[in-house]
Amino acid sequence: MSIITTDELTKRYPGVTALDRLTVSIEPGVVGLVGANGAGKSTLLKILLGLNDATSGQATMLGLDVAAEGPQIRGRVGYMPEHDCLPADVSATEFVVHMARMSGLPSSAARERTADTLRHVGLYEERYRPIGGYSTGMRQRVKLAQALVHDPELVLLDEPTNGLDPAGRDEMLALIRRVHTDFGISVLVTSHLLGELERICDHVVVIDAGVLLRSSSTADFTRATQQLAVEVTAEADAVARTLTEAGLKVGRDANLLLVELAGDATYDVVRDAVAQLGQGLVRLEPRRHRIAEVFEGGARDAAAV
Ligand SMILES: Nc1ncnc2c1ncn2[C@@H]1O[C@H](COP(=O)(O)OP(=O)(O)OP(=O)(O)O)[C@@H](O)[C@H]1O
Repeated sequence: MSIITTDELTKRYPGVTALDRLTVSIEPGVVGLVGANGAGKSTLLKILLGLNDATSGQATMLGLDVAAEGPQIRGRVGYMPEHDCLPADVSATEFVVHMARMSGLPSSAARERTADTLRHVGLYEERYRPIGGYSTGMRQRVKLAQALVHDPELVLLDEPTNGLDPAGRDEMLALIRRVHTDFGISVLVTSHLLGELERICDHVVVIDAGVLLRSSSTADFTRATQQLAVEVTAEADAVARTLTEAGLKVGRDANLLLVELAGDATYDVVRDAVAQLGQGLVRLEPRRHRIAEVFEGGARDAAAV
């Protein structure tokens, strides 16, 4: 069953169409919603949560009508907003317990769930310190914890890696993936960074200026190309020359050689060339599309229509 459906969903603000007849259906799992700043991602999340009204069209979440059944939806869904919205003078424990109580958990269950959730997001040691002294990464984790504390079936995460350094991004992405693998909670996560979602999502929805560009499984986005990615220990230029002399087409992507696949024999030609030059082979594999390339292609196609 789809966890989210939209049918011709449209949202107009004065002078801006934030969502333009968006029709999409999302299955359980970790789903990425990708689009540049202003593409309409936050608007969609708010409409799904019943926090904002659509101008026209319909949407459902967990089979419930978002326009009429907001309270039931919010009881079964967690939401991590994009912008900082945390009180500075209370601890993570106090804040998350408060949010758990707001979601209807009795006091003792709220405390227990808060401790479990803060442990899960890696804030257990710091849980009694005031949030005001937290780093950006810790604040993002508090926002994630409050979205999870009432054990929802689905969480909507709006730009959870915003403001994080590369290591913090990696940790947050791994945490998000575990929300699904460890607890079976479905995730809709937004980002303007395609590479991030490629790493953790089962399915990716791409929107641009409120219009659906593409909705596909990550595997479809990143299907194999007709190229081999080859990485050698040194002297990539010498290997490239040898392969070109052997009649292969060779391109470069930083330190990777991209070798046009001309049948299975290409693997042998590459292996022999590398061995002949006395080098080590670090990587020899079919190159896959990056989602970013597909998105750039899709955006170009859409612009051309
Ligand atoms: N309350 C509002 N009033 C007027 N225009 C709005 C309002 N909220 C959003 N918009 C406009 O709607 C469009 C979509 O905004 P939205 O915040 O949904 O995009 P987004 O993809 O989430 O981008 P970002 O990541 O920058 O928040 C933008 O052009 C934005 O300026």
